[in-house]
Amino acid sequence: MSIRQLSVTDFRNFVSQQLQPGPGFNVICGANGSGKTSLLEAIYFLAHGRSFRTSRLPRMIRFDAAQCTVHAKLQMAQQAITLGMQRGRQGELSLRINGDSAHRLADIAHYLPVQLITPDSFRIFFGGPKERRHFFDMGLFHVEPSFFQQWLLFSKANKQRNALLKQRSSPEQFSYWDQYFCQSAEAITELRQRYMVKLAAEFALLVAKHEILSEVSLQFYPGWSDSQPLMELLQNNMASDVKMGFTQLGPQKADLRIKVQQQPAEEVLSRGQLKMLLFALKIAQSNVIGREGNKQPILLIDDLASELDADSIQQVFHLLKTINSQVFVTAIDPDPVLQQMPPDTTAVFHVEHGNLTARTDNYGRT
Ligand SMILES: Nc1ncnc2c1ncn2[C@@H]1O[C@H](COP(=O)(O)OP(=O)(O)OP(=O)(O)O)[C@@H](O)[C@H]1O
Repeated sequence: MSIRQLSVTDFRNFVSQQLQPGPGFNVICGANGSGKTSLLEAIYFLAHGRSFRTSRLPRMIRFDAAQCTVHAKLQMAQQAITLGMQRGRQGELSLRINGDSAHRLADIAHYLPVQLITPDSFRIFFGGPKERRHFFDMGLFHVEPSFFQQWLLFSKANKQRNALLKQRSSPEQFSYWDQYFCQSAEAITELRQRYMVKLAAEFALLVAKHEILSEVSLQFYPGWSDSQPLMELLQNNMASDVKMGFTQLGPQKADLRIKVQQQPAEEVLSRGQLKMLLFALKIAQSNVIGREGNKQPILLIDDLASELDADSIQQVFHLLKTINSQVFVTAIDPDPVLQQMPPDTTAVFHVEHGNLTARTDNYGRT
């Protein structure tokens, strides 16, 4: 799948811009502060209704404007789809799919899987399990159709249980929600385990020939020890849960453990090696989604070359060329990136003070 046309209005420093990206690699180049990252942010906003840079969404709206709007025409196999997302300063959100109003962000996200790689993506290694769960569950969302519904059921049970814990309710009052909690927890874990097998296999295939990354192992932790049934663990842990005011075991605590020689990868690998690992994880996930979910995610890569030496950049491009995704890459200097890219499937756009221009000269290449 690919974005064929993108319109960005009153978003960061873009007043009103249109872009016709190519189906392969798209390089967005320009000076500092020109709007490169903002363009990736606009695509991410269209897919998720939020930003990867700020939780304060009005920050995305152009100074003095009342709302920001991103609109795209997508090509998915033989199907053409239009998506629109608009957010106002008071938090008003308007979503459109093929011109009709949509109500849930998940409905748009379903059409537009994106994989984001920015300098902040290192949080997958240095942040807590939540970061890794977020990455992992994004794949499940696109591959396992029942996952989202199960997650909504579980979240409800978890919320109700936490409310009972905070009220210090009597143990009998827990039985209804504990049943519900455990049933949905088991269902989610089964889906996650199934997905883990696919992700780990794809990852192993990608890194098989890599000197360091072939030593990386991916291990799934469901959020509780499987030595005892979850219901028993919840009951045994009740006093501690009441003290904390929330449930400490369950799929809300699951983790994707990334290890090298049984040690956490972030404590062993260099920054450059971690960045390579990040690309391998995201590309493995894209391939699984492409194959199992029938839609190849779009890759948004901010500042691809940072922290990588020439050899590593080449290896990243080698990985990128193996996939069939539309890719958006930002770069101040496009040359090192362009040298690695296939000229026939690469489009170059220059951005200056929020104005986008397609470079038909492809910087001296055809
Ligand atoms: N709400 C806003 N309204 C108008 N302009 C904004 C808004 N928020 C940010 N800007 C400006 O938008 C510009 C684009 O920033 P962006 O981060 O996209 O630049 P960039 O090209 O990625 O830069 P760098 O190479 O330094 O990372 C900046 O000049 C910034 O000051």
